[in-house]
Amino acid sequence: MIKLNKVSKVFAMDAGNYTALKENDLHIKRGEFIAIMGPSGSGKSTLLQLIGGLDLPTSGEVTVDGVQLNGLNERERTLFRRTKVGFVFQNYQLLPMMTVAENVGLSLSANKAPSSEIAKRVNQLLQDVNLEGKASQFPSQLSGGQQQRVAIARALAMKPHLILADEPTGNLDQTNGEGILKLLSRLNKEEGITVVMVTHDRKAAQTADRIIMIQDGEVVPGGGSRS
Ligand SMILES: Nc1ncnc2c1ncn2[C@@H]1O[C@H](COP(=O)(O)OP(=O)(O)OP(=O)(O)O)[C@@H](O)[C@H]1O
Repeated sequence: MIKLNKVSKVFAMDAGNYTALKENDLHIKRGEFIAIMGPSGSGKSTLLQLIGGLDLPTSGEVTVDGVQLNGLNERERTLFRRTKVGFVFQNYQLLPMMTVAENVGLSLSANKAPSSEIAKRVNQLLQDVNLEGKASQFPSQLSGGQQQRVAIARALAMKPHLILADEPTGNLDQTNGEGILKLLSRLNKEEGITVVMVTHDRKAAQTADRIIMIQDGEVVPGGGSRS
């Protein structure tokens, strides 16, 4: 599903180059639920961005679902992100001027789906995340946990095989956080969606099948056991 071959990411800074990821090899199988852990600044979010095609490696190859991301042009990469990957972020990243339904249907309307189809799918997605009845509210009218469920519904709109979640429970209290982890776990187990989740929270990481540890830009060999 996901293959990294000698992937490095170097950021050019005024003070010189900064190597955020160093020659990482990684293999994540279809249907796995992976937690990525490691100290602040170790490269977790950078890794997730490369897997999701939000950024490109400085060297090495990232392959997702058989697609070599380095080989895509900007337009193809946008299409890849929109159709193949569901992104979930710590701060939800919902559009505040749009209703819940509009947020969830965003990628469907960007892909020019007919409005009757969008309405039907959005309804189904809101049911799936237990937010029926919130369709015409605005994000600011919802709790953090509810907003994150909207973000997950939005991420699922294009039926991706892969969800990339960066600290999805980072802004939530324990109960809401557990609700989000249960939802991700259900999507993984019941729908077979591969989930890669960055987290600082050891307890949240226990939801995953495997933990990948990163330190100083390098995946720690053998750091992948949950127990
Ligand atoms: N666009 C950028 N330009 C320059 N440096 C960057 C950029 N993005 C990330 N970095 C640097 O790369 C390193 C890794 O950042 P990254 O966000 O991947 O870490 P992280 O492990 O996700 O950290 P945290 O747990 O604090 O979110 C950091 O030192 C960061 O400052």
